[in-house]
Amino acid sequence: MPRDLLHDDAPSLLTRGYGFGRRIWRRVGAGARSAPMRLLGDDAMLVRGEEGVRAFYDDRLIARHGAMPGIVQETLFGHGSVHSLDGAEHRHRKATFVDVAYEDEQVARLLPLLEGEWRAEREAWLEGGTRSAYDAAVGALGRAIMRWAGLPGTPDAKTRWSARLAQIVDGFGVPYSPEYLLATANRLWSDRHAARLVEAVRAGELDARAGTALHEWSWHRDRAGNLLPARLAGVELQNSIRPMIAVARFVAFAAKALHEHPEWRTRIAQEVASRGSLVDGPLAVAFAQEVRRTSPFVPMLPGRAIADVELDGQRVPEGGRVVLDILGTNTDDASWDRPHEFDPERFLGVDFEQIAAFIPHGGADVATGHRCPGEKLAVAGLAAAVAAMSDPRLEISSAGLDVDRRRLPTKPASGGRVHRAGQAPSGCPFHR
Ligand code: HEM
Repeated sequence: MPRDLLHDDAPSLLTRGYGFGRRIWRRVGAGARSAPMRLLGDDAMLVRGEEGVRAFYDDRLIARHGAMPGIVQETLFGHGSVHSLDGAEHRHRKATFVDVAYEDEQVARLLPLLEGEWRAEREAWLEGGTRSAYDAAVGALGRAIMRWAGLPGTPDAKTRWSARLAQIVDGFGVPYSPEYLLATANRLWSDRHAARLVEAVRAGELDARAGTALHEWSWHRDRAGNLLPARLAGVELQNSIRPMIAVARFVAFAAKALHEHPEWRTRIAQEVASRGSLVDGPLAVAFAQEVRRTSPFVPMLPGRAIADVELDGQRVPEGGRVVLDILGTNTDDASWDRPHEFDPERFLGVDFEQIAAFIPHGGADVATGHRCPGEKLAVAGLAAAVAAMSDPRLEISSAGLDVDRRRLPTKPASGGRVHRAGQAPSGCPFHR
């Protein structure tokens, strides 16, 4: 047992964070599609690139139930959520996520809410506000997605719940820390709050408009025709809103990327001026896609082999683990031209869902597989933030843009400090 533990790769995920994958790839030749690992006592293999995506999303080879470590499943996604389902049960639950979040009209419904929220945040910065890009985004994206989801409550109440949901995302990956304890407490509070909303809709005490996440999860029936327990319906309601608040982490990375690529800020500012809108601008969208491709967020996805899996000379027996390297696929030499160069042009005029090796939100098919149903919502929210932060009357400070790649999840240390041009964010020279 101690010898097994010595050879297990799991502890190095905690110590190396986003450097984990690179270390495993050193075990095989350049360009390999699979590399051997030991994970939590099981034979395992890390896979990447189009070939890795294809193997990982073959449901004759890989199942999800029980594959995700408990701290992620229970604290981040919630007990019994769609992430942990397989086969017919998964497709049935997923169909409601597709209706709620993936259909184009659902994305279109969010755009005016994003426009309003990001105009207000831009105005607050222009009036002298000093909120970081991250903090501004937690509030703006949270209020927009909660209104979109049909949730009641004042803007302040929505902002407070957003902060709790953002903290869950921030704290779930650092077990044995105060942040993790706080994430657990926020999870309990949020589960209770979401379940009460579902119960209120079912009791006729709260109106929910058909098509909104609140309505659809309150009345979703399982394959046997039963309503979900209110707690579980509340978990899926949260899975329809919390990940949008997590987009704030990409917004912080976008602030860093805009600071480092001022020529793109200028181009996007011109686009905003000519379109008269913060949402859906092609340049801002392309910039958002490149931020999603290059920023460390979801590092990898775990699956369980339900048959022997072979790829590029490696083999994992049934019962072993297969892990998809997300970052390693998004920056894979064999899949991308100049993979380590930040170049939003690569996304102009391209349908991102057709790029098999572009998997910041998982790969393959949304309806039949586990790919994220909220990807288009996330792109819309991030692109609106990029457009707002590109305003020439604003500046992004160089302070605190360093990223600790050992922490999961991570972001630029300051969250990206935005302020009115010419106005230093603080009188202290060390904080500029
Ligand atoms: C920061 C933005 C986001 C990131 C990085 C992200 C990433 C991911 C990833 C990596 C997966 C797993 C894919 C897999 O297991 O194969 C996933 C699944 C999922 N995402 Fe997102 N996502 C984001 C935004 C959203 C939004 C806005 C929603 C709102 C609806 C959402 C809802 C979901 C759900 C429900 C699943 C589970 C799907 C399933 O298991 O079938 N996500 N996401």
